[in-house]
This record gives sequence, structure tokens and C-alpha cells, in this order.
Amino acid sequence: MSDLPGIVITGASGRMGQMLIKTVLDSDKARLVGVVERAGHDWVGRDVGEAMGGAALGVTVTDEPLEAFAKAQAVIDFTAPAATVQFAKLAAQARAVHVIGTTGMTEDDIAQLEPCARHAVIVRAGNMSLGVNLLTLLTKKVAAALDEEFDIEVVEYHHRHKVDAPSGTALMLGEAAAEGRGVSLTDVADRGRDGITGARKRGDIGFTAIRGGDIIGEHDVMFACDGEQIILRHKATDRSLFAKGALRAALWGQDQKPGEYDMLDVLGL
Ligand SMILES: NC(=O)C1=CN([C@@H]2O[C@H](COP(=O)(O)OP(=O)(O)OC[C@H]3O[C@@H](n4cnc5c(N)ncnc54)[C@H](OP(=O)(O)O)[C@@H]3O)[C@@H](O)[C@H]2O)C=CC1
Ligand SMILES: O=C(O)C1=N[C@H](C(=O)O)C[C@H](O)C1
Repeated sequence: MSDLPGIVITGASGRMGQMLIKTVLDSDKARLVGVVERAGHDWVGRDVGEAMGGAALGVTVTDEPLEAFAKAQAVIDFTAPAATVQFAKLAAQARAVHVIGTTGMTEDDIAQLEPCARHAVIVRAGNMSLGVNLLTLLTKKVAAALDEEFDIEVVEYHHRHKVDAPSGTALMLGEAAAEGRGVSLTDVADRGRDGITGARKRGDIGFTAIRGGDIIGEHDVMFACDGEQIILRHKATDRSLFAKGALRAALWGQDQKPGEYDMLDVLGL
């Protein structure tokens, strides 16, 4: 039996679930010890390698998360808010590191993570890439350097299947911009323009969500004033970027005390 950290992937059949499984299998720093799907899913009870259309891997898809988490050192979870809140409670019970990539969580969902983080490490980020996390720091810096003559707009572009808006990344960038300006994002966010909206309010941070085709994830932060615009941009061209970041977080979490962390902690930025 290898002593590499054992990883469980939830939402195994999803776009990120399958990418995460491949990433763990390709890694020489971790081993795949379980995969979870929801009860009634046709992958449950099948070998995950075969379910993904390849050779058997000796790991059976289960709909019993606690049983799977109990055998693991970390759970990597890119699913949906309701599922993630439940998984957090079970990961805490199993004392497994819980890496959360799920976006679209409400404040109430996030508040429910707090008691779980007293027992286990939680690493949560709306984007697990180095580039985006660096971009949050640049955004904060630029926002701090410019006054409200510059309107801040966050534009995000994603594939047609994405169910939440603004994206988790757009909200991270909006938070960074608000922090740079020394304001609360809740007070200045303008998240949905339609109809006779009136003129733009000075100091607002606007969000626009584009959905189409197979766009993996692109984000612009625009600072626009009369006569000039500055645009900071990140473009993801491969989902494996997020999976590699999540696995890095799962391994980093092995040496941390229980608590809530983000990718800036993991990356040391
Ligand atoms: N932080 C980051 O870096 C990134 C975050 N994401 C986020 O990850 C999440 C997943 O994205 P993606 O893989 O594209 O989405 P998919 O829809 O492809 O996959 C979601 C998976 O979660 C499962 N799931 C949903 N609800 C539940 C539930 N209640 N119980 C158990 N399983 C559930 C789905 O199962 P079923 O098919 O049966 O519904 C599916 O397998 C999104 O929130 C997305 O924004 C994505 C990329 C990067
Ligand atoms: O749903 C996606 O695909 C993505 N979601 C994350 C987000 O909401 O920001 C990260 C990435 O952009 C892909």
C-alpha cells in the first residue's frame, strides 16, 4: 500500500470531475482512492476507468461519500453549492482536507463551511489557476492607484453549460478591485443591467457575463475613464490548469492546521 496521500473526487462524471481524475492518476504525488457520484447516477457501481471509456482502474464509483472520505486524506470537490455544503460536513467528520472549486455559493452556503473548518482544512477558490490569483493582486493594486474617474467593469466569458453568474473568478476580481478602492463589493456591485438603467453610478463595479460555445474561461477587468482604458485579462485555454491547482491545494493542505484557506495561501502570493 502506497503512503502517497489518497484523494477522492466528487462529481466524477462532470467536466472538472473527469479532468481531476486524470490529473490525480497522472500524478506521482497522490493516488486516487475513491470517486463519488450522486445516488441514481448510472456511473454508480461501475469501475471509473470503464465509465470514462478506458481501461478498468480498480476504483468503483460510489454514492456513499462518507465511506469514501474516511479512506482519504483529501477530497477535491467541483460540483454544486448544495452538494459542496454537505460534502464539507462529511469531509470534516473524516478529517480530510476539502478542496472546493464549486462556484455560485451564497453567503449562507459559505457560512456553513465555518464550523467544518474547525475540524479540517478547507481550501476554497473560485479559480485555482496561478494566473487568475496573480491577476487578483494586480487588480487590487491598479484599483488602489486609480480614483473613481476610472469606471471598473469585470467581463467574463464561459461555455454554454455554465449555470452560475457572475463566475466565481469574476467575483474574486470584483472583490480585489473593491478592496483596492477601500469599499465593500456588496455596496458597489452592479450585477445585471437591462432596460432603462439610468447612467452608470460613479464608483460602481459592473459585471457582464457572456455564455457561448466551449469557452473554458476568460476574464477582463477594465478600468475606463474619459480618453483611456486599461484592460487586465486572463484566458484559460485548458481545464487541466484548474485541476492541477486543486491537486496542489490538496497536497499543501496536508501540512496545515484546520481552517479556511484560499489559493493565495497555497501559492504563497
Ligand atoms: N475553482 C475553479 O478553478 C473552477 C471551478 N469550476 C466550478 O466547478 C463546478 C463544476 O463545474 P463543471 O465540472 O463544469 O460542471 P459539471 O456540470 O460538468 O459537473 C458537475 C458535477 O457535479 C455533480 N453534482 C451536481 N449537483 C450534485 C449534487 N447535489 N450531489 C452530487 N453531485 C452533484 C454533477 O452530477 P450530475 O451530472 O448528476 O448533476 C456533475 O457530475 C462549477 O461550480 C464550476 O463553476 C469549474 C472550473 C474551474
Ligand atoms: O464553470 C466553469 O467552467 C468555470 N468556473 C470558474 C468560475 O466560475 O470562475 C472558473 C473557470 O473560469 C471555469
